[in-house]
Amino acid sequence: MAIIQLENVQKSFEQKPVLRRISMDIHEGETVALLGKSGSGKTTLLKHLNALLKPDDGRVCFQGTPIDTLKPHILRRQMGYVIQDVGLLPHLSIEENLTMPLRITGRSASQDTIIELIELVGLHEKYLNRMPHELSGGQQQRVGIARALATNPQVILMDEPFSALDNITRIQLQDDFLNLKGLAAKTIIMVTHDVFEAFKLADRIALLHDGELMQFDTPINLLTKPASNHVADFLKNDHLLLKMHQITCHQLGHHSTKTVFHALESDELKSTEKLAIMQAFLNFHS
Ligand SMILES: Nc1ncnc2c1ncn2[C@@H]1O[C@H](COP(=O)(O)OP(=O)(O)OP(=O)(O)O)[C@@H](O)[C@H]1O
Repeated sequence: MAIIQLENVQKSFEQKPVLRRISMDIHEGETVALLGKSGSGKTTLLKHLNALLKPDDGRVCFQGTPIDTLKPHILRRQMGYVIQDVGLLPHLSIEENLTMPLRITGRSASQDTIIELIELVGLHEKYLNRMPHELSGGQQQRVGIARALATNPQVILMDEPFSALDNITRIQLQDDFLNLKGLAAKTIIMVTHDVFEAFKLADRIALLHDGELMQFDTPINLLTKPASNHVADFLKNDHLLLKMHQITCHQLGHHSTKTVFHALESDELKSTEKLAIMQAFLNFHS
């Protein structure tokens, strides 16, 4: 069953349609990227999922229940929210920042719980006593993710979580993101305008254009079976690299879910293996 369902969701601001009859089923445990250019409606759509915004028409259901019938605090306990600029309270220590959502929701905030939480995002407990400004941007964003995980929600909503980071930190956090213990088995819905980020992290991508859902599909289907010329055009410039990214080592005989993209970057493989992967890639496309 879908954990989140959107049925004909429509929203206008000042008579300008921003979401045009969006219907989507989001499955439990999948990572979905909301992808599109600036102003396409990604954040507006994300905010409908946890009732920060209400549709003018249509409805959003969480586990089969229309969310307008759920109490906002009950819904939000099930949906962690990670924002671009992290939003840590600057005058509170990392520990206090993490304790806050637990206290608000009446959960225990023991030292053990907090240590477990920070370890879920790959940070050492020594950071708990520090102030936010004493952490790097990447570390702060990890704390932002830990804070979203504090109430043990089923769903994590992320609005451009990595876009404020420098290139190297962003790529490192994206790579780690795939393996963070705290995010395993969560349903994640992430806004991004970065095509590579969407292809790297998402199981399915919802491509939005001017408030319209152009296609909601797996990365490989977006590339090989675009629903329209618009989808094909959107991905045209990055097409070759994206395809390379999508052919998994598994398809190429490596029993790993690592992508070719990663494999070619990796130090674990010998150059002859990298050549074999490149050859397989070329054969796949010839
Ligand atoms: N509260 C609001 N009042 C009026 N217009 C709004 C409001 N929020 C968003 N909009 C408009 O709705 C459209 C979609 O905005 P939204 O933030 O959802 O786009 P986005 O795809 O997330 O863009 P970006 O990548 O730039 O954040 C834009 O034209 C924006 O100006």
